[in-house]
Amino acid sequence: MSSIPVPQTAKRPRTGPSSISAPSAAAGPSRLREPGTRAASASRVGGLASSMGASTRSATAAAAASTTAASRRAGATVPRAPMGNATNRTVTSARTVVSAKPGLTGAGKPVSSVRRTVSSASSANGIDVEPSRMDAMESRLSSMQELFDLERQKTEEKWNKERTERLAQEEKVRQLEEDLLEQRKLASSRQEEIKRRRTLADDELLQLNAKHAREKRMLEEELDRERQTVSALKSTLSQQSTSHLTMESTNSALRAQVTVLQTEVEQLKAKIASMEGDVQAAKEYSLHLETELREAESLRRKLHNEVQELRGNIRVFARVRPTTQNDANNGAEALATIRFPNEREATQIEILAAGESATGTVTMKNHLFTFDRIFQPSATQADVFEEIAHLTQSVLDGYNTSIFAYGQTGSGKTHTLEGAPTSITSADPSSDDGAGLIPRAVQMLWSTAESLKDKGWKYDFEGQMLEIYLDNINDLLGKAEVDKGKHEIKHDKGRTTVSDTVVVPLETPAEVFKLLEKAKRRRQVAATLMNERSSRSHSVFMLRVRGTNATTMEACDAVLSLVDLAGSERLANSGSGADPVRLKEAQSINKSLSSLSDVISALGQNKGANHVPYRNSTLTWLLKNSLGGNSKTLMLLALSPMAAHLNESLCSLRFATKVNSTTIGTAKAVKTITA
Ligand SMILES: Nc1ncnc2c1ncn2[C@@H]1O[C@H](COP(=O)(O)OP(=O)(O)OP(=O)(O)O)[C@@H](O)[C@H]1O
Repeated sequence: MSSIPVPQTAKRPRTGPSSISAPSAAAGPSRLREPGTRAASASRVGGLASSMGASTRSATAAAAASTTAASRRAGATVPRAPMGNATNRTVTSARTVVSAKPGLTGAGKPVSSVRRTVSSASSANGIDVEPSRMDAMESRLSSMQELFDLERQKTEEKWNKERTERLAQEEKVRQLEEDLLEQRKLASSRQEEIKRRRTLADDELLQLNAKHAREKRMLEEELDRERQTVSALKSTLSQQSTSHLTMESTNSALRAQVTVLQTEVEQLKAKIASMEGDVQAAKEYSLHLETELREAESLRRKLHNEVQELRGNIRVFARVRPTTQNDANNGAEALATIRFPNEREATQIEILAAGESATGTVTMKNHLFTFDRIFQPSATQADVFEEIAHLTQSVLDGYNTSIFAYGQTGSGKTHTLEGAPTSITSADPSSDDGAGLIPRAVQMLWSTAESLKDKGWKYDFEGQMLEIYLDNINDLLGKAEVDKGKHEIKHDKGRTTVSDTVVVPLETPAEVFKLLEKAKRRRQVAATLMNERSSRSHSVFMLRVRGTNATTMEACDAVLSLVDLAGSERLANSGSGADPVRLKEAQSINKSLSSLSDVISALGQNKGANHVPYRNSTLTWLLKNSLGGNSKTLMLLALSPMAAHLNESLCSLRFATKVNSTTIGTAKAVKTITA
């Protein structure tokens, strides 16, 4: 058996004619008819054919022999046909049959037709073929045919299987080739990646090496330094060990000294303890003396007050203000020479100023003035209030009380009465250092009234705020911003009323502060050369206090008048020279102030018996009931410490001395028994 060669390509050239036609049913791809394949088939078929051919040849030879024999026996003349030709034709026919398709002859005829062909050929050749032989041949042919078919079928199946396998292998090979290609690509990209990473790693390695070298260098340097430090420390240590030894010896010497000193300390402690006992005793004695002194001081004040009351209840306080920024702004920086000789009593003030001798020679001389109380520039608002608290409180006892702030412009009148600009509305004047006399007095009156409730007293307060400008009254609490009305002052049974003015009932100190604030806004303030907010009018705050006592059936009715007088400077100093309005203002102020002086003088001279010129000015007429025998009056003189204001200060001091020397009788409380 020859092996079946693996088909190489489908395009191999065909060699030789096809001797075996592929079965039509399994025509399949043309490759099946390839020469190699056909050759193999032919060799296999050839094998069969040779075996079959041998029998055919023997059959043909037998047939030819029998034909020849039959012819010879019949004696008949048989057309001589070339033996060879006949034999050839028979063989060819047989060959044709062998090469035919199963069931078909070489011309595509069935086996039965072969028989016919053979028999016709035999008869044509005059050969008589025995039917049995024919049958045998036929059956042999048929079995050969079957064998052939079987063989061919097997071959075809094998071919198909091989072809399928070959296709699968081809496919596999192709897949493998693709995979290989893929793998190659992958390998190449990986190689690239490896190359890249290697480059990176090389760079990194280089950097690390450099860093390592750097760090190594630094560490080496550090090590060197440490070595130096260690050696320095070693030498220090050795020095210190030496000094330690020295110190230890010193220490033991000192310890010995300490022991001696401790003994001394113990002795001193004992001494101190005994001295502390002495100090404690001295302190107690000092406290005792202080208490005695306080009591003596309060007794002195009481007696002083009694003397004042006996003198006629007009008292004069003077207060020298400290220097202010305004003084520097106004170019008046030089201080006047002012001394306070009797510091403990605080009743004297001495001013060095030019004075004229009897011969008319002007020389510098000391001018000494004595008043009830002098406040130095360092005095606080609380210090001033402490001195007048008793006086203001007497309004609750039914005394008409008035406090006049007198002095030239800018001397500190408003500051003393109202306080620093923000203090007038202070919720708690006692905790506001800048609060002036008015807020402090109001606060005190309300709290005293509250404490007097326990004794059966109930008080009603009402307030009024008036301004006297150019001798006219302006109601500072009226509806109109500027009061243009005419007001009439009436005095009836010791009570003063002003027509068409607002009197506000007051429940709390806060209401009073509100009222004062409103009045302050309305107050006419005009600029002068001496003070940028100089008041060119008198302002009068009147607080009427009415009390009733349900227990004692007493009643009282009194007015506390707090008067901020307009600047007292003389015409020449008021800066009013060229301005007719300012001139008129200054004349009016001077007139009212001299009227006040006249009234006080008259009260002093006449003891209230004769005519007192109250009507000479609106100011004195308004305050008639607060200036007289039944009232307590305090003139609070405000003084500037500046040399530039020295002459005005002297004028004020002389005016105050005049007032102070006046005795206007003893005050009487306005009290009635209601029952
Ligand atoms: N005792 C004081 N402590 C601190 N500053 C003061 C004192 N007295 C007055 N001053 C300041 O001096 C300036 C003038 O004071 P103030 O306005 O009270 O003067 P005045 O006499 O009321 O002036 P005028 O007559 O123009 O109303 C103000 O700036 C005031 O704050």
